[in-house]
Amino acid sequence: MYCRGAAAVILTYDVNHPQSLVELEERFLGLTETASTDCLFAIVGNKVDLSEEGASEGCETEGDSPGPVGGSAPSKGPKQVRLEEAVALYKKILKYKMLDEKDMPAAEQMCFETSAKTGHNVDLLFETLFDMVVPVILRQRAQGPPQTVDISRHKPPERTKSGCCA
Ligand SMILES: Nc1nc2c(ncn2[C@@H]2O[C@H](COP(=O)(O)OP(=O)(O)OP(=O)(O)O)[C@@H](O)[C@H]2O)c(=O)[nH]1
Repeated sequence: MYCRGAAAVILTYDVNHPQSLVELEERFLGLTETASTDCLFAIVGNKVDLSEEGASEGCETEGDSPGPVGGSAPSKGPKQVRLEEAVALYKKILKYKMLDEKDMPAAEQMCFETSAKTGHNVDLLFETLFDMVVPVILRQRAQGPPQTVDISRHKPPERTKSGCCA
């Protein structure tokens, strides 16, 4: 239901909560089953602004609170999920879908660390996916109509006289 007909799927976890990556795999790996073989997958670690690394990546914006008046801003801890762990999940998805790594974009290209709060890497994520997805959609259109049935146009078969069962 979620993935059928999708050109791309963005799976998002929280870089400060390892459990969110674990749950992503537990809850969503199975859902990728209905995705077509040319569907792209991006693994996105969000909320980097809350970690030390995110703060040092120059993603502070005016939206970032300077902290309570007269007090210090909450200290940021180290990032709890490494990018390599997201890369491992990406490879797991390809394996699960029996896709050859050689035919798909490299894991390093499809794993991002973002901050929806500061906008860090958000444009990069969507522009990267857009550049990859457009050629796929154009190719699909050139191949003809989708292999789906429009049920709104479905005409029920005319009733025929039956024998014992009406
Ligand atoms: N600091 C920070 N907070 C964020 C970021 N992205 C989302 N949030 C906050 O995280 C909370 C959850 O965000 P949602 O957009 O509801 O995300 P969700 O995946 O639907 O979250 P759940 O409701 O927990 O499933 C909200 O309070 C957001 O404002 C981010 O990049 N940085």
